[in-house]
Amino acid sequence: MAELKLNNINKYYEKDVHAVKNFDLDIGDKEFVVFVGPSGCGKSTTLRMIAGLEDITSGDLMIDDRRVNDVPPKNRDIAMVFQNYALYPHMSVYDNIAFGLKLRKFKKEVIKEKVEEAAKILGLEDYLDRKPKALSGGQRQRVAL
Ligand SMILES: Nc1ncnc2c1ncn2[C@@H]1O[C@H](COP(=O)(O)OP(=O)(O)OP(=O)(O)O)[C@@H](O)[C@H]1O
Repeated sequence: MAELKLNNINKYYEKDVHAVKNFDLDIGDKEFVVFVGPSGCGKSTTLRMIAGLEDITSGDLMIDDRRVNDVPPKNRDIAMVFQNYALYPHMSVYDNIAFGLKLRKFKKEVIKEKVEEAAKILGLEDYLDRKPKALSGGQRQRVAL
């Protein structure tokens, strides 16, 4: 878990689209926060900046008191679950969960242990052999997590 701070964040797309204006946010460890606002007010842009998928025009993005504006997404220790397309449709739930661990060259036994542990926490033990298309929306989101 981590603390997240946004100090006076601004985002311009091109010169004239000011998508996020002077935005401050302070989220404590284990705090649960929901973004609500009218369409186009900058919610997705803000999340994408936090994840490192969008450049920040100005301001400071801090994760655990480290300024991460220029830190690449994989080194931010933060993850994002997309609404759609988060899973590989041709792979089983097991293989989807194991994918990142395989890329990091974990041993097969370690991967099995970690996948089963994650599946237990997320209530997905009975779905490990299924393909994403045979899951509910909420189950898919949990696989993505
Ligand atoms: N790549 C882009 N280039 C130019 N303008 C963009 C781009 N992406 C988003 N915008 C604009 O930035 C503003 C904020 O968009 P954003 O997607 O962050 O809004 P949102 O609050 O997530 O909206 P919604 O609730 O409709 O999904 C909008 O005016 C949008 O048109």
